[in-house]
Amino acid sequence: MPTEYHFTDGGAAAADLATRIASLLSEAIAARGTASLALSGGRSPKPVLEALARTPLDWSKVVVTLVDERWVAPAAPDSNERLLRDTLLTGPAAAAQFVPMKNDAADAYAGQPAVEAAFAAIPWPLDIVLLGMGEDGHTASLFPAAAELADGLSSTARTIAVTPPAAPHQRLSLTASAILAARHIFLQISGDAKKAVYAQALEDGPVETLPIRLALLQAQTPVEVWISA
Ligand SMILES: O=C1O[C@H](COP(=O)(O)O)[C@@H](O)[C@H](O)[C@H]1O
Repeated sequence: MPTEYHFTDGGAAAADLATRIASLLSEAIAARGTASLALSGGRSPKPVLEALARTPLDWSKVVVTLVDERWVAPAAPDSNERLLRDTLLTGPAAAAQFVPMKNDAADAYAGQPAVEAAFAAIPWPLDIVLLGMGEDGHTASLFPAAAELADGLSSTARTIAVTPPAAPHQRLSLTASAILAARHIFLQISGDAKKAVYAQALEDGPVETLPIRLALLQAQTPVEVWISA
């Protein structure tokens, strides 16, 4: 079962989570000379990314990437890369090496092989994966009822191209095996709707219905869940 941390204030949760992530990155750098960090997009991680951006650390030794990306231009409002460039990759953290999940290919399926090749250069396993969760129980871009979900749950590749059944844009996503290979997994949950889905996901049931279960119902990798109002 995951370890839970509860906060009434989202800002306090973000500050605390940023401190925890920075501490693990420092430990990884001390142990192995480098650290790797895969971050979620969407709305949830923004305050954590802003807090991390201000955190002193030898960012030049950190490789940063995403757990998923929408197949849109990097400057588009929906781009997860844009979120990182506008938040984390400013100030001291701009010294980090960023490995994007989006390239110039016409679509996510055509672009996936080059992303997979680029991921071979990331210090592996990932030291830290920061997951989010949608109200449909998706995590990264592993969506319930997606045609590629079975592959995403079973593939030994690090990345997969996905077309979400009910969300915009083709995506690139980490696979379940890439997520679970990480040394530490974090999950952010906020708001009553997501709390209810999270509680349901903790009950035994198929990963296919609530893909976040791939992280919650396993014992391979420690998972810390940061829950706020
Ligand atoms: O589409 C996405 O959704 C999830 C959840 O996003 P949020 O806005 O509800 O926090 C996110 O974890 C994922 O990275 C993103 O691409």
